[in-house]
Amino acid sequence: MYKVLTLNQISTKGLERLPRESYEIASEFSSPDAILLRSHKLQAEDIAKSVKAIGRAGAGTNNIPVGACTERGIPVFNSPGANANAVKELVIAGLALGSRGILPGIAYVNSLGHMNDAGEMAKLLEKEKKRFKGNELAGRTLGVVGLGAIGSMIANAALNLGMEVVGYDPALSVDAAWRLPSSVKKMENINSLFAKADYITLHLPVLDSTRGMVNADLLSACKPGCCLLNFAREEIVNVDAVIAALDKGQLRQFITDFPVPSLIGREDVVLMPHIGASTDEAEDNCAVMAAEQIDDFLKNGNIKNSVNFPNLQLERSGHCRLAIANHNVPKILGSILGILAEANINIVDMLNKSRNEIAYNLIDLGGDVSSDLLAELAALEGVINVRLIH
Ligand SMILES: NC(=O)c1ccc[n+]([C@@H]2O[C@H](COP(=O)([O-])OP(=O)(O)OC[C@H]3O[C@@H](n4cnc5c(N)ncnc54)[C@H](O)[C@@H]3O)[C@@H](O)[C@H]2O)c1
Ligand SMILES: O=C(O)CC[C@@H](O)C(=O)O
Repeated sequence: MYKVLTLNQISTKGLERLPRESYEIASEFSSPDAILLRSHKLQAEDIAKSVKAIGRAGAGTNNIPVGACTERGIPVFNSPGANANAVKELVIAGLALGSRGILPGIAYVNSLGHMNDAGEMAKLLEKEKKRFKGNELAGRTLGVVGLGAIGSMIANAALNLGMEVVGYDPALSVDAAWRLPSSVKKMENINSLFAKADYITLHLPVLDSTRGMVNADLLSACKPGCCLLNFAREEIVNVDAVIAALDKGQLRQFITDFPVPSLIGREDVVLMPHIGASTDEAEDNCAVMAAEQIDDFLKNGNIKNSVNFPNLQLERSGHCRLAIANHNVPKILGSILGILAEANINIVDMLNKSRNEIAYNLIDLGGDVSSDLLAELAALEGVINVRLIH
């Protein structure tokens, strides 16, 4: 029986992928085998020794101490693309809010509760509606920063709305490049995207290299009257610089999924409570993906969509399987195989892959492995952890 600790509300559809005959699931456990979470800020010291894997039902893993997990040989999984459509739809709503007088118009109508003559109200609204006039999105330029799962969907949707689209992504994957229509103009640097766009939308992860990236310097490059949308992460944008740019009129509007107190009450800001991925569909998709990945890792040692371990899948064969994580340095695999050979255990199949400082091995064996042999493997210099899977 495996124990899975949930640190956020995880959709039932996802939890159903961890069947009761093999899994106990609870929001409190002293020694879980795996953790499933969404935006819970996980501290390294709160990850019990027993934890073998962490599944993020979502895209961003900045709430997980990934470096500490790697050091401990714990793969962290996420759900790439599983909530991209939900974010895309909310960004389209954000573009509509940024181009038309929708929110002030609604607020104005709601302020007329004291009126009781429908004819008078209609007359007043026809007179006042000019205050809520906007502009069309068609023909305007959208700058998309980060052209991954979400950014590429938004680029496509904006083209369909008749917008020009320019994009910037210095680390674009080959798959993401294939998804992009050729009419998305790739910009050489972020400054030129800021200089060209009427609307700018951020869809990149928060990393050391992107924290505070949207700062006073960059904002001074933007077209006066530009509208900035942040549905990525709070830390990417320097809020003080945004407020200064709004005050100067360099930015016309800031629409964000990451409110902070200093933004509240401004008419040129639209604040949402981190609901980019809050749809039934996205929550189900993310939870199903994360749960299936945890299940395959715990039962077979396979790794799919990890952010810190190599992806690696090996069909089961032989009597049992060893899953070994080690530091990515020479000779460790040789030592592992030497110990197995010495013990006269036949290797039926195996796969070894590395990613940055970590290497991971799946070794299917013809015979059983004693606890002494497991201890010998675990004690090898450079080996981080060893798991025997039957
Ligand atoms: N508001 C929400 O609820 C919500 C929901 C999902 C994702 N997100 C955030 O959006 C981010 C993007 O999600 P995704 O699913 O598209 O991820 P993704 O990994 O598919 O795409 C991210 C893209 O950003 C690019 N990138 C990295 N560094 C960059 C830089 N310096 N400049 C420009 N681009 C850069 C990458 O190359 C990649 O193509 C997530 O990391 C997460 O923080 C927020
Ligand atoms: O779980 C959520 O609700 C938000 C997820 C989102 O921020 C993500 O990075 O995928």
